[in-house]
Amino acid sequence: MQVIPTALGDVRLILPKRFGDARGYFVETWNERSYAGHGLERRWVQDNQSLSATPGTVRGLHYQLAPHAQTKLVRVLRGRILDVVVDIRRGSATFGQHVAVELSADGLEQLFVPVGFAHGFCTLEPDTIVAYKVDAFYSPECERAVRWNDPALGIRWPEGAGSVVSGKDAVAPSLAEAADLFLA
Ligand SMILES: Cc1cn([C@H]2C[C@H](O)[C@@H](COP(=O)(O)OP(=O)(O)O[C@H]3O[C@H](C)C(=O)[C@H](O)[C@H]3O)O2)c(=O)[nH]c1=O
Repeated sequence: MQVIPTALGDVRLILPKRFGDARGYFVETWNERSYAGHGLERRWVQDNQSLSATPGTVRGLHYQLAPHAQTKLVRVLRGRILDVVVDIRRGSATFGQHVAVELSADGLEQLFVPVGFAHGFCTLEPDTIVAYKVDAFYSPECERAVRWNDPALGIRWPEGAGSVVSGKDAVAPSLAEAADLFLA
């Protein structure tokens, strides 16, 4: 496996080893021992999966506050996404900065999103399925959002982004308006 750092140090792109043969391929999508070797071990407690039918669907930018703050390991089972992670740790030298990485079912890439970062994505193909592990249970009362198209974030979403957005995401606060954030 390859672990590639991003401009936001703690956010990493993982390229699992792909064993291809005449049938297709095999890949280990999680291995506690090999991921621990890269400091990526986590005790996952929940697996999530979402299907977005329409290209340009945006989900996010979401995070959960302590004591239910989540690390996420994100991958795409079908289709392609632009995955976006924003540093929301007040006092961080990269506060408000983001990384945007394309993940696809064919590419097998994974994105490791630690606590202290808001996460979201825009789908780039119809019927895109995203699956991700989290190390803290869903907690509606601790769930927060930052508006995906807050101009202050400077995220260059693809053409057509926002074709479908949940009511919750449509009215999320800007980063400047968000009251509950993390401390670096
Ligand atoms: C996240 C979650 C949701 N739900 C229920 C609550 C709602 O009735 C329904 C849809 O939830 P929501 O609209 O928050 O789903 P997404 O917009 O895909 O949220 C996710 O999108 C971004 C990209 C993330 O990174 C988050 O992990 C997650 O918030 O599923 C659950 O039962 N358990 C859960 O863990």
